[in-house]
Amino acid sequence: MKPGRSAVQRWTQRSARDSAGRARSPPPLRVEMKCIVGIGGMTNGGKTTLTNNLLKVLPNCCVIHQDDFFKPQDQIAVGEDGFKQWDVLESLDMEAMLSTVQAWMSNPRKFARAHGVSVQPDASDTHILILEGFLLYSYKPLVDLYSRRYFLTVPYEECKWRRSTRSYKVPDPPGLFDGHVWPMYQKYKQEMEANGVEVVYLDGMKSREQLFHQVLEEIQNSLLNHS
Ligand SMILES: Nc1ncnc2c1ncn2[C@@H]1O[C@H](COP(=O)(O)OP(=O)(O)OP(=O)(O)O)[C@@H](O)[C@H]1O
Ligand SMILES: NC(=O)c1ccc[n+]([C@@H]2O[C@H](CO)[C@@H](O)[C@H]2O)c1
Ligand SMILES: [Mg+2]
Repeated sequence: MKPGRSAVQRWTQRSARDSAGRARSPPPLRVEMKCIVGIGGMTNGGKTTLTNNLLKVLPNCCVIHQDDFFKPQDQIAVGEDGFKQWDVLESLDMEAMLSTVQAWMSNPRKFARAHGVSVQPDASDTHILILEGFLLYSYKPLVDLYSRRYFLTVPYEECKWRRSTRSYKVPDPPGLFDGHVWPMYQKYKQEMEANGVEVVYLDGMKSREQLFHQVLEEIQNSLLNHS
Protein backbone atom coordinates (compact mmCIF):
# COMPACT_ATOMS: atom_id res chain seq x y z
CA MET A 1 0.00 0.00 0.00
CA LYS A 2 1.39 3.37 -0.98
CA PRO A 3 2.10 5.70 1.89
CA GLY A 4 0.59 9.17 2.04
CA ARG A 5 -2.99 8.27 1.13
CA SER A 6 -5.70 8.63 3.73
CA ALA A 7 -7.76 5.67 4.94
CA VAL A 8 -10.76 7.02 3.08
CA GLN A 9 -8.82 7.49 -0.18
CA ARG A 10 -7.51 3.94 0.10
CA TRP A 11 -11.01 2.62 0.65
CA THR A 12 -12.57 4.55 -2.22
CA GLN A 13 -9.77 3.43 -4.55
CA ARG A 14 -10.43 -0.26 -3.90
CA SER A 15 -13.24 -2.33 -5.20
CA ALA A 16 -16.44 -1.84 -3.17
CA ARG A 17 -16.74 -5.65 -3.00
CA ASP A 18 -14.36 -8.21 -1.55
CA SER A 19 -13.11 -11.32 -3.40
CA ALA A 20 -16.19 -13.27 -2.29
CA GLY A 21 -18.47 -10.58 -3.70
CA ARG A 22 -19.55 -9.22 -0.30
CA ALA A 23 -19.95 -5.46 0.02
CA ARG A 24 -17.03 -3.96 1.90
CA SER A 25 -17.75 -1.59 4.78
CA PRO A 26 -15.84 1.68 4.90
CA PRO A 27 -13.07 2.11 7.47
CA PRO A 28 -13.95 4.18 10.56
CA LEU A 29 -13.56 7.85 9.77
CA ARG A 30 -11.05 9.50 12.11
CA VAL A 31 -11.78 13.19 12.55
CA GLU A 32 -9.05 14.74 14.64
CA MET A 33 -10.30 17.55 16.82
CA LYS A 34 -7.99 19.76 18.85
CA CYS A 35 -9.00 22.06 21.63
CA ILE A 36 -6.76 24.41 23.62
CA VAL A 37 -8.16 25.66 26.92
CA GLY A 38 -6.48 28.47 28.86
CA ILE A 39 -6.65 28.43 32.66
CA GLY A 40 -5.27 31.88 33.32
CA GLY A 41 -5.66 34.69 35.79
CA MET A 42 -4.05 36.15 38.85
CA THR A 43 -1.45 34.57 41.07
CA ASN A 44 -3.12 32.35 43.69
CA GLY A 45 -6.45 32.49 41.91
CA GLY A 46 -6.47 28.67 41.98
CA LYS A 47 -5.23 27.94 38.43
CA THR A 48 -2.99 24.97 39.21
CA THR A 49 -5.55 23.41 41.54
CA LEU A 50 -8.33 23.64 38.94
CA THR A 51 -6.05 22.41 36.16
CA ASN A 52 -4.92 19.35 38.14
CA ASN A 53 -8.54 18.45 38.88
CA LEU A 54 -9.50 18.71 35.20
CA LEU A 55 -6.50 16.61 34.14
CA LYS A 56 -7.68 13.73 36.31
CA VAL A 57 -10.91 13.33 34.33
CA LEU A 58 -10.49 14.74 30.82
CA PRO A 59 -9.55 12.12 28.23
CA ASN A 60 -6.55 12.66 25.95
CA CYS A 61 -5.64 15.79 27.88
CA CYS A 62 -2.15 17.27 28.03
CA VAL A 63 -0.97 20.27 30.03
CA ILE A 64 1.64 22.98 29.67
CA HIS A 65 2.42 25.04 32.78
CA GLN A 66 3.67 28.55 32.08
CA ASP A 67 5.61 28.53 35.37
CA ASP A 68 7.92 25.89 33.83
CA PHE A 69 9.17 28.60 31.45
CA PHE A 70 10.55 31.08 33.97
CA LYS A 71 14.06 32.14 32.98
CA PRO A 72 16.91 31.38 35.42
CA GLN A 73 17.15 33.76 38.33
CA ASP A 74 20.30 35.49 37.04
CA GLN A 75 18.40 36.55 33.90
CA ILE A 76 15.58 38.25 35.81
CA ALA A 77 15.88 42.04 35.70
CA VAL A 78 15.99 44.09 38.88
CA GLY A 79 13.68 47.10 38.75
CA GLU A 80 14.16 50.64 40.03
CA ASP A 81 12.04 49.47 42.97
CA GLY A 82 14.84 47.02 43.86
CA PHE A 83 12.65 43.94 43.25
CA LYS A 84 13.45 41.14 40.84
CA GLN A 85 10.85 41.56 38.11
CA TRP A 86 9.36 38.05 38.11
CA ASP A 87 5.84 39.08 37.14
CA VAL A 88 6.56 40.49 33.68
CA LEU A 89 6.38 38.68 30.34
CA GLU A 90 10.13 39.16 29.79
CA SER A 91 10.88 36.89 32.78
CA LEU A 92 9.40 33.97 30.84
CA ASP A 93 10.82 32.15 27.82
CA MET A 94 7.62 32.51 25.81
CA GLU A 95 9.28 31.37 22.56
CA ALA A 96 10.03 28.03 24.21
CA MET A 97 6.48 27.81 25.51
CA LEU A 98 5.11 28.54 22.03
CA SER A 99 7.33 25.81 20.51
CA THR A 100 5.96 23.34 23.04
CA VAL A 101 2.40 24.29 22.11
CA GLN A 102 3.26 23.89 18.41
CA ALA A 103 4.70 20.43 19.08
CA TRP A 104 1.35 19.41 20.61
CA MET A 105 -0.57 20.98 17.70
CA SER A 106 1.42 19.17 15.04
CA ASN A 107 1.05 15.74 16.68
CA PRO A 108 -1.06 15.56 19.86
CA ARG A 109 -0.81 11.75 20.03
CA LYS A 110 2.98 11.79 19.92
CA PHE A 111 3.07 14.66 22.44
CA ALA A 112 0.78 12.76 24.80
CA ARG A 113 2.87 9.59 24.55
CA ALA A 114 6.08 11.54 25.17
CA HIS A 115 4.55 13.11 28.28
CA GLY A 116 3.12 9.91 29.72
CA VAL A 117 -0.50 10.80 28.97
CA SER A 118 -2.58 7.77 28.03
CA VAL A 119 -4.44 8.20 24.75
CA GLN A 120 -7.72 6.44 24.19
CA PRO A 121 -7.95 4.47 20.94
CA ASP A 122 -11.22 6.19 20.20
CA ALA A 123 -12.68 6.96 16.77
CA SER A 124 -13.65 10.51 17.77
CA ASP A 125 -9.95 11.36 18.30
CA THR A 126 -10.47 14.48 20.38
CA HIS A 127 -7.37 16.00 21.97
CA ILE A 128 -7.34 18.66 24.64
CA LEU A 129 -4.43 20.86 25.71
CA ILE A 130 -4.65 22.94 28.87
CA LEU A 131 -2.34 25.94 29.09
CA GLU A 132 -2.07 27.11 32.68
CA GLY A 133 -0.46 30.28 33.92
CA PHE A 134 -0.65 33.89 35.10
CA LEU A 135 0.27 35.64 31.81
CA LEU A 136 -1.40 33.46 29.19
CA TYR A 137 -3.21 36.17 27.28
CA SER A 138 -0.47 38.79 27.03
CA TYR A 139 1.72 37.06 24.46
CA LYS A 140 0.42 37.78 20.95
CA PRO A 141 1.48 34.56 19.13
CA LEU A 142 -0.55 32.45 21.58
CA VAL A 143 -3.61 34.59 22.11
CA ASP A 144 -5.68 33.41 19.14
CA LEU A 145 -4.95 29.71 19.60
CA TYR A 146 -7.34 29.17 22.50
CA SER A 147 -10.80 27.64 22.08
CA ARG A 148 -11.67 29.15 25.45
CA ARG A 149 -9.82 31.52 27.76
CA TYR A 150 -10.60 31.27 31.48
CA PHE A 151 -9.44 33.94 33.91
CA LEU A 152 -9.53 33.27 37.65
CA THR A 153 -9.70 36.17 40.08
CA VAL A 154 -10.03 36.64 43.84
CA PRO A 155 -10.18 39.94 45.79
CA TYR A 156 -6.92 41.68 46.71
CA GLU A 157 -7.02 40.68 50.41
CA GLU A 158 -7.62 37.00 49.62
CA CYS A 159 -4.88 36.99 46.99
CA LYS A 160 -2.38 38.58 49.36
CA TRP A 161 -3.30 36.15 52.15
CA ARG A 162 -3.09 33.06 49.93
CA ARG A 163 0.24 34.25 48.55
CA SER A 164 1.64 34.70 52.09
CA THR A 165 0.99 30.98 52.73
CA ARG A 166 3.01 29.87 49.70
CA SER A 167 6.70 29.24 49.24
CA TYR A 168 8.04 29.69 45.72
CA LYS A 169 11.36 28.45 44.34
CA VAL A 170 12.59 31.94 45.07
CA PRO A 171 10.81 33.14 48.23
CA ASP A 172 9.00 36.51 48.06
CA PRO A 173 11.05 39.27 49.73
CA PRO A 174 9.08 41.55 52.10
CA GLY A 175 6.94 44.03 50.16
CA LEU A 176 7.04 42.14 46.83
CA PHE A 177 3.30 41.60 46.69
CA ASP A 178 2.29 45.25 47.02
CA GLY A 179 5.40 46.64 45.33
CA HIS A 180 5.52 44.37 42.27
CA VAL A 181 3.10 41.40 42.04
CA TRP A 182 -0.17 43.29 42.43
CA PRO A 183 0.73 46.33 40.27
CA MET A 184 1.95 44.03 37.45
CA TYR A 185 -1.24 41.97 37.68
CA GLN A 186 -3.30 45.14 37.29
CA LYS A 187 -1.19 46.41 34.41
CA TYR A 188 -1.43 43.19 32.35
CA LYS A 189 -5.13 42.77 33.05
CA GLN A 190 -5.82 46.34 31.89
CA GLU A 191 -3.76 45.74 28.76
CA MET A 192 -5.63 42.52 28.02
CA GLU A 193 -8.97 44.28 28.36
CA ALA A 194 -7.83 47.24 26.26
CA ASN A 195 -6.73 44.80 23.53
CA GLY A 196 -10.22 43.28 23.50
CA VAL A 197 -9.07 39.77 24.44
CA GLU A 198 -12.22 37.83 25.29
CA VAL A 199 -12.02 35.85 28.51
CA VAL A 200 -14.46 33.93 30.68
CA TYR A 201 -13.99 35.24 34.23
CA LEU A 202 -14.12 32.67 37.02
CA ASP A 203 -14.75 33.62 40.64
CA GLY A 204 -11.84 32.02 42.49
CA MET A 205 -13.77 32.37 45.78
CA LYS A 206 -16.05 29.54 44.70
CA SER A 207 -15.15 26.14 46.08
CA ARG A 208 -12.65 23.94 44.28
CA GLU A 209 -15.51 21.52 43.48
CA GLN A 210 -17.79 24.24 42.05
CA LEU A 211 -15.04 25.56 39.80
CA PHE A 212 -14.13 22.08 38.65
CA HIS A 213 -17.71 21.12 37.79
CA GLN A 214 -18.44 24.43 36.03
CA VAL A 215 -15.40 24.28 33.79
CA LEU A 216 -15.65 20.55 33.14
CA GLU A 217 -19.26 20.91 32.03
CA GLU A 218 -18.43 23.83 29.74
CA ILE A 219 -15.53 22.00 28.09
CA GLN A 220 -17.63 18.87 27.59
CA ASN A 221 -20.49 20.90 26.08
CA SER A 222 -18.23 22.77 23.70
CA LEU A 223 -16.66 19.48 22.54
CA LEU A 224 -20.12 18.01 21.91
CA ASN A 225 -21.15 21.10 19.92
CA HIS A 226 -18.09 20.83 17.70
CA SER A 227 -18.10 17.07 17.11
N1 LIG B 1 -11.30 27.37 45.13
C1 LIG B 1 -10.42 27.55 46.12
N2 LIG B 1 -10.83 27.99 47.32
C2 LIG B 1 -9.94 28.20 48.34
N3 LIG B 1 -8.61 28.01 48.22
C3 LIG B 1 -8.15 27.58 47.04
C4 LIG B 1 -9.02 27.33 45.93
N4 LIG B 1 -8.26 26.91 44.90
C5 LIG B 1 -6.99 26.89 45.33
N5 LIG B 1 -6.91 27.28 46.60
C6 LIG B 1 -5.69 27.43 47.43
O1 LIG B 1 -5.10 28.68 47.06
C7 LIG B 1 -3.70 28.58 46.93
C8 LIG B 1 -3.30 28.88 45.49
O2 LIG B 1 -3.81 27.84 44.64
P1 LIG B 1 -3.10 27.46 43.28
O3 LIG B 1 -1.69 27.05 43.55
O4 LIG B 1 -3.98 26.51 42.58
O5 LIG B 1 -3.13 28.89 42.58
P2 LIG B 1 -2.35 29.42 41.30
O6 LIG B 1 -3.27 30.38 40.65
O7 LIG B 1 -1.84 28.28 40.51
O8 LIG B 1 -1.15 30.21 41.99
P3 LIG B 1 0.34 30.55 41.45
O9 LIG B 1 0.35 32.00 41.26
O10 LIG B 1 1.27 30.17 42.55
O11 LIG B 1 0.58 29.78 40.21
C9 LIG B 1 -3.34 27.16 47.36
O12 LIG B 1 -3.02 27.19 48.73
C10 LIG B 1 -4.63 26.37 47.14
O13 LIG B 1 -4.76 25.27 47.98
N1 LIG C 1 8.63 29.42 39.47
C1 LIG C 1 9.55 30.35 39.72
O1 LIG C 1 10.70 30.19 39.36
C2 LIG C 1 9.15 31.60 40.46
C3 LIG C 1 10.13 32.37 41.08
C4 LIG C 1 9.74 33.53 41.72
C5 LIG C 1 8.41 33.92 41.73
N2 LIG C 1 7.49 33.14 41.11
C6 LIG C 1 6.07 33.60 41.12
O2 LIG C 1 5.23 32.69 40.46
C7 LIG C 1 4.04 33.41 40.17
C8 LIG C 1 3.34 32.77 39.01
O3 LIG C 1 2.90 31.49 39.36
C9 LIG C 1 4.44 34.83 39.90
O4 LIG C 1 3.60 35.70 40.61
C10 LIG C 1 5.89 34.90 40.38
O5 LIG C 1 6.11 36.00 41.24
C11 LIG C 1 7.84 32.01 40.50
MG1 LIG D 1 0.12 27.79 39.90
